[in-house]
Amino acid sequence: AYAVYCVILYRRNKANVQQLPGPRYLWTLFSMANSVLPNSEWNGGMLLSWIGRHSMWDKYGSEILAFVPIIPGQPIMWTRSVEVARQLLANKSDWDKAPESVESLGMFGENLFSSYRDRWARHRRIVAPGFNQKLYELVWRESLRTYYDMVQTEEWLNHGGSYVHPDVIAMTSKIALYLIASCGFGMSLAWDGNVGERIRGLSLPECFQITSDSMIAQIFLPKWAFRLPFKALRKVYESNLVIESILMRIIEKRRLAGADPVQQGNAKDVFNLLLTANEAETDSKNALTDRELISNCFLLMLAGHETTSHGLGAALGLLACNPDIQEKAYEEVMTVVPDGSDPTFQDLESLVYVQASFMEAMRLFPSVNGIPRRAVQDTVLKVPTKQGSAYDLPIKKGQIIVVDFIGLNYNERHYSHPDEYTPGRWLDPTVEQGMNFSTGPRVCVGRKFAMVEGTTILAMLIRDWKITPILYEGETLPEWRVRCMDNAVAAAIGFGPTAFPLRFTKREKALIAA
Ligand code: HEM
Repeated sequence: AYAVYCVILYRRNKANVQQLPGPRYLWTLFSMANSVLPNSEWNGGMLLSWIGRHSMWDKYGSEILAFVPIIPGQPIMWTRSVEVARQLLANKSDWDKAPESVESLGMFGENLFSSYRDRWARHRRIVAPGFNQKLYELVWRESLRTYYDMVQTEEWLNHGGSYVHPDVIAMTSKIALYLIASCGFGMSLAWDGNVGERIRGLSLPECFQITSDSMIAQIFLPKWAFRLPFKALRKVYESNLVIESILMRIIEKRRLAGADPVQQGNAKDVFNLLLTANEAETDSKNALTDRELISNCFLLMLAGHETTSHGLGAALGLLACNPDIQEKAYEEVMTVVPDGSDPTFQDLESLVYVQASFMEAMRLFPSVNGIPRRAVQDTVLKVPTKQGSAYDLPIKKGQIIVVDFIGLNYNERHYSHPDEYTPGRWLDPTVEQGMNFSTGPRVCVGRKFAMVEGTTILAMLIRDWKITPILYEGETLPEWRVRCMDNAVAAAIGFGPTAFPLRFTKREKALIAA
């Protein structure tokens, strides 16, 4: 009887997605089984869009696919078309966030990311004012400070000018977390030692690591499960409590400091403006509750570091295995700042090739690899065909589509020779500007923050160090990229290569001490 039920539902689901082609897996893509099991004939897995970035689309010959599960569950559509993505993400479209995406970052309650569109504007009004020119200048200054903090530690200094960093992604993750902590919340963490206050033995960086590692469990397990007496689950529970209390303390401290900028510490940070915007709404229904404030702070910390760190790490790896491109970026830095001094905030605008190196790395390894949307009513999508025409695809209310940024970024219709690392393509104004930061009303609020941080850190590292990969005997640079980057990716909160070492050899003209 169950088998008959499965067959009937499977056929109904196929009809609901207009018989679109696509792989048939056992269970729906939005399930715990799918997330924890690897990609196989029977299971999509977390790396489905990476593994299938060419083969999946070539096989079915369509820019929109449907994953209809064999065991009854939600059928999910998947697209790699910029045109379809724009229809989904446009202002006042028939599409809203999908519950799975809302729940993924809503463990502390509703926030800017985890809100449906009828409640979203309230959060954006409070959070957006924090992102302004003064903040970006602060990000630039703090990026310089963090860079010097890092390269003046013993591990960088004690290697006679040639240092092998064992895990570049861990390094960029630390840079990004320290920057969002300082520019977002005025917390000054020191590279070598001070990780801020510890509660229940845990520091903020450790808590964020636990959050990243437990993301799948936090999405699929009920909240009460984390209170069960299992060490791994309790650790997540404890870590959430610590994050909550550290963020609550920051809120209380700032409230006590009132309008005194000296006591407030870094008066230009995001959090200060967020609180000020919220105070202005006091007594109105738009004011955020303390819980929503905590949730937004958590979101900014997490979104602000998991994404940029992966982009920066990918850029360093790709520059290392493309020495010509690295040299071109170095020459640009030396042209913009000929005396080898630090680039000013205004200089960042002129570092177009460095910026392009960062953007192109995020095209090849998009930190946010896909975003789901759900139809809020019956609607129709215009889907492009290979022949250059488009057809109407009727969609039923409740249908979920994932905009697959990996598929989109490797789509030859949008980018020629998509596997190649070609930063120069971003200097052509006719090139598809991509979706690294999404588009429409829910475009990434931290886009400029990430660009300023990425450009400054890359410019400083390229200026002072020659970056090279550690090759196996006889290994070529493209083979290194396949081994250490293409074949070693992971998807959790952010997507990208996991861990690889790089050699940093001090350039002759570098001003930093060695
Ligand atoms: C390379 C770096 C980054 C990438 C690739 C990136 C990408 C994205 C994307 C694709 C979205 C849209 C998600 C969706 O609609 O479902 C988004 C939203 C968001 N991002 Fe980023 N982001 C980056 C850096 C940052 C930074 C540095 C911050 C904060 C400091 C940030 C904060 C946010 C927030 C709060 C949202 C939700 C916006 C809304 O719904 O109104 N992001 N980001």
